[in-house]
Amino acid sequence: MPVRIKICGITRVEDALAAAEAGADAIGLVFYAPSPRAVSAAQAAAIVQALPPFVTTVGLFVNAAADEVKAVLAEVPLDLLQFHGDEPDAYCGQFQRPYMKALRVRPGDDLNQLAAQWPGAAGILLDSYKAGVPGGTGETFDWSSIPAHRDWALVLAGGLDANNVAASITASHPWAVDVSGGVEAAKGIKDSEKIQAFVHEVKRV
Ligand SMILES: O=C(O)c1ccccc1NCC(=O)[C@H](O)[C@H](O)COP(=O)(O)O
Repeated sequence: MPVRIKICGITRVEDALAAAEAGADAIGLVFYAPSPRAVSAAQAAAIVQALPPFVTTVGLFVNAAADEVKAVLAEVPLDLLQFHGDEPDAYCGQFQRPYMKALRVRPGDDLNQLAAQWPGAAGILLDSYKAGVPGGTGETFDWSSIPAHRDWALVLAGGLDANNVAASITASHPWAVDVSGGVEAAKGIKDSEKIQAFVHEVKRV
């Protein structure tokens, strides 16, 4: 089964197009003001409008008020939502969109037990835990802590790049991989050659 690819933290139309042209399945747009990759609804709408069909658009939020998410959805035709904070299942499921819940992995976590707390999730994104940083850390975590037997779609994130993504796939057999910093020239600015190399590696595996 091919491993799907999401390129997260897109802030520019040209980077979204580079991701689509390289063969990415999805792009991520960060609606979290403190992030160096944050976009406004107007910026995001322009990026989504420029995309060709069949590229899933994902909106990422961190403990946002429901009205804030609804306001973005009114302006930006997002396909999927991604929640990176402490949002419970009932909150995540209220927006008439499928959603992914991000979990930041700490040593000793029972990931099947944690994932079960979001029964409405279309997928569970596993990212690295770093105190005070909700995501986009650029750091990997111990992939051997991911259970081999699970009944949820795993989206693997955290410090992936073209050099380590093959090993991460072999170790965890994810449904999809998610990358941000590993395909950047600077925070929020993607590098099209790094995107191509990343996609090539995933497809090679
Ligand atoms: O990117 C951010 O700045 C960010 C801020 C707050 C919450 C989440 C954020 N990013 C999440 C992601 O982009 C993905 O989970 C990503 O694949 C992991 O980032 P990276 O380790 O840089 O590949």
